[in-house]
Amino acid sequence: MFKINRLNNIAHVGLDLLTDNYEMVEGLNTADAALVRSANLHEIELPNSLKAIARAGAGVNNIPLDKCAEKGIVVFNTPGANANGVKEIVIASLILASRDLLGGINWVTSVKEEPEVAKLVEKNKAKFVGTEIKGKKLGVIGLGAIGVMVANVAIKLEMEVYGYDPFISVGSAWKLSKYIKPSKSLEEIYRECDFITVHVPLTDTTKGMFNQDAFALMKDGVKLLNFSRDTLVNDDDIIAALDSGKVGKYVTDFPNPKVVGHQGVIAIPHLGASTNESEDNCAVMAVVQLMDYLENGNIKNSVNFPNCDMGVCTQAERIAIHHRNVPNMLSQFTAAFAKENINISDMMNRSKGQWAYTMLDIEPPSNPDIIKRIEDIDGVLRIRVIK
Ligand SMILES: NC(=O)c1ccc[n+]([C@@H]2O[C@H](COP(=O)([O-])OP(=O)(O)OC[C@H]3O[C@@H](n4cnc5c(N)ncnc54)[C@H](O)[C@@H]3O)[C@@H](O)[C@H]2O)c1
Ligand SMILES: O=C(O)[C@H](O)COP(=O)(O)O
Repeated sequence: MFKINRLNNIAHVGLDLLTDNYEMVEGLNTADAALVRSANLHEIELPNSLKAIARAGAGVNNIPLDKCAEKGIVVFNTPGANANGVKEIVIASLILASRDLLGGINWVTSVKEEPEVAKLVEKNKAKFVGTEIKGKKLGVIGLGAIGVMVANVAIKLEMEVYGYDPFISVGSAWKLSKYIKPSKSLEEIYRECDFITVHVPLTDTTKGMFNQDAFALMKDGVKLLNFSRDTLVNDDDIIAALDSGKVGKYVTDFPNPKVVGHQGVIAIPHLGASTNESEDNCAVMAVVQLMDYLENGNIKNSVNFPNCDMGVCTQAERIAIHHRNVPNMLSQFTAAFAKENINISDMMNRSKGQWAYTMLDIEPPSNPDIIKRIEDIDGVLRIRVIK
């Protein structure tokens, strides 16, 4: 029986996939695995029982990835599962940043008791005149699951679209409309574009990338959309850029006390992935990946360990070993089984950066001494016996 702890609400369509072999538990203390959305795990103690964390969503900056890897805890996310939800809110935000719909709606609500409201509307509507997005230049920074979708729809809306992603995957490149202009530098995006939307993960290198130096290179009145993460944007610098008119509008899905209510800010309460469809997609993908890992040792869409898939074990046991990506590990594992005359019928070894993962299907079964011997090898982080 596997114990699962849920740190955020996870859509039922995903939880319903858990069989009788799974039990939901309160708290992480005894859990084999955790399901999470945006809950912050950086300060939480990770118990030895914990083998996996599945993030039902894209961003994993709320999870200490290397600390998890050190403990042999696999962290999964659900690439692309909420991308359409974000794409749609970004398109809505391009319009919100161009037409004063929010100002107009608030104003008309304030005069709703006036008997002559229809006349007042016609008299006052000139205050809310906007611009169209057709023909304007949009810069998309980060062409992954979300960025590609946004860029392609913007082309259909007759915008001129520039894309920037020095690490673009082959899969994303295939999906990208041929009408998108590839930018070689951020400077080109900053210099050319009327709207800039950012779709990169928050990392040490992207943190604070929108600062006074970046704003100085942008067009006057540029509209910036941030549906990625709060701290990609330097708060003091965006406030100064809004006050000077350098930035015309800042649409953010990550409100904080400095920006909410400031002139030119449209703050949304982190609704990018909050659609029934995205929540369902993420929950299903997270649970399926978690179950395959717990039951078969297979890893798909992990952000700290490599992908590794040997299907279902048909031998007596599958031994799954998390270890450092250093020389001489495989020979030590195979020697431990050879010494006991145990046959390895199938094997897979994969690495990702400094971390590696090896699965071995064996016959006859192992015994506690062999497992202890492998566990004690320098560089082994965790070993699981899957029967
Ligand atoms: N607002 C929301 O509800 C919501 C929902 C989903 C994702 N997100 C955020 O959006 C981010 C992107 O999501 P995604 O699903 O498109 O992820 P993704 O991994 O598919 O795409 C990210 C892209 O950014 C690129 N990239 C990385 N560093 C870059 C850099 N310095 N400059 C330019 N490009 C760079 C990568 O090559 C990749 O193509 C997530 O990391 C998350 O923080 C927010
Ligand atoms: O990174 C993500 O997937 C989004 O920010 C969604 O976060 P949420 O699952 O907390 O809505």
